[in-house]
Amino acid sequence: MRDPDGLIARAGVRGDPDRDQHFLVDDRVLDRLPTYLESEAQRASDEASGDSPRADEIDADTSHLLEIGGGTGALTDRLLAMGDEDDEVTVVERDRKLAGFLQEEFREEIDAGRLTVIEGDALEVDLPDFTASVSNLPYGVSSEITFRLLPEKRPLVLMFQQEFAERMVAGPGTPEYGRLSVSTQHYADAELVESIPKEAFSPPPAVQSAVVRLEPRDPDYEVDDEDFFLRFVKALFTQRRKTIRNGIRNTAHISGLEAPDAVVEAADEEILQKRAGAMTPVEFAALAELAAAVSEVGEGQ
Ligand SMILES: C[S@@+](CC[C@H](N)C(=O)[O-])C[C@H]1O[C@@H](n2cnc3c(N)ncnc32)[C@H](O)[C@@H]1O
Repeated sequence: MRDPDGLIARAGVRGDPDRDQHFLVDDRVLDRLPTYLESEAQRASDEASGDSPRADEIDADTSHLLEIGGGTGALTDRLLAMGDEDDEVTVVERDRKLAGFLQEEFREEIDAGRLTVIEGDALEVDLPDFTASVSNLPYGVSSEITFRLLPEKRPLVLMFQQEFAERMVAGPGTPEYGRLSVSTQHYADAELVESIPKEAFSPPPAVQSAVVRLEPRDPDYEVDDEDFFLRFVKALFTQRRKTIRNGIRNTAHISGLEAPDAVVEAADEEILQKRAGAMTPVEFAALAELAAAVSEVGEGQ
């Protein structure tokens, strides 16, 4: 396996925090990251038997792995090592120098058709038809990238700032629960699998990081208009201290509801008295469906 410090030295770069460049230099963390593609059940059985997770036990489809933000390639190297000769890895890197380095360093793997390096912004480039992604994300755009990946419905193992990760996985009734939790869990089961200290990176980021595993699944509710549902949730969380009754009335410019009073009229009193932080995703979905049934829905914000 390539040594992460050796890769940084060969690339002749120093990570620039202003460009979200924090390279992983802890071998154990790098080794563990791809194994989080294992199912929860497999990891529970590993834990019970004292086995450490092994790449060859991973039941996710690893035939085409996507990595966003390749950096100097320490994680890319691990992803290439996971699969067999037919498996592919695509890595997207915005920094021209780093993308050029990856092309040189992994010349053999590129020539063998096992690695594709895309130089460009992960928010803009066309993404390949990947089967799973393992990425140490650029934190400045981690939310935008995640919501580009989630609708693809593939297993994702992604590194975030700790606080962001906690909000993604939070449940109703906790201080961290909010719009980010509901929108993330609309697409996937989200689990914070490991917190990573700053020292695992070079240069160390300002705050601790955390790895989140996202397993795609359908939500346990149905909504006709997904865009409206997500906008309605966003709107109600902008007034999280207000009751849902006032939230619906005060945020019609965001949700796009043209007749918010008709929605308040039609909704259950028990729901109207709640606050957004106590509403389950199922309750949000039922309220969104009712709202769309009794009111026209415009564009909103
Ligand atoms: C946190 S570093 C991770 C590097 C490497 N994967 C590792 O773990 O050591 C994030 C990488 O994303 C790159 N990056 C930043 N913004 C990007 C964007 N919008 N699209 C693609 N790559 C980006 C940075 O240049 C940096 O190399």
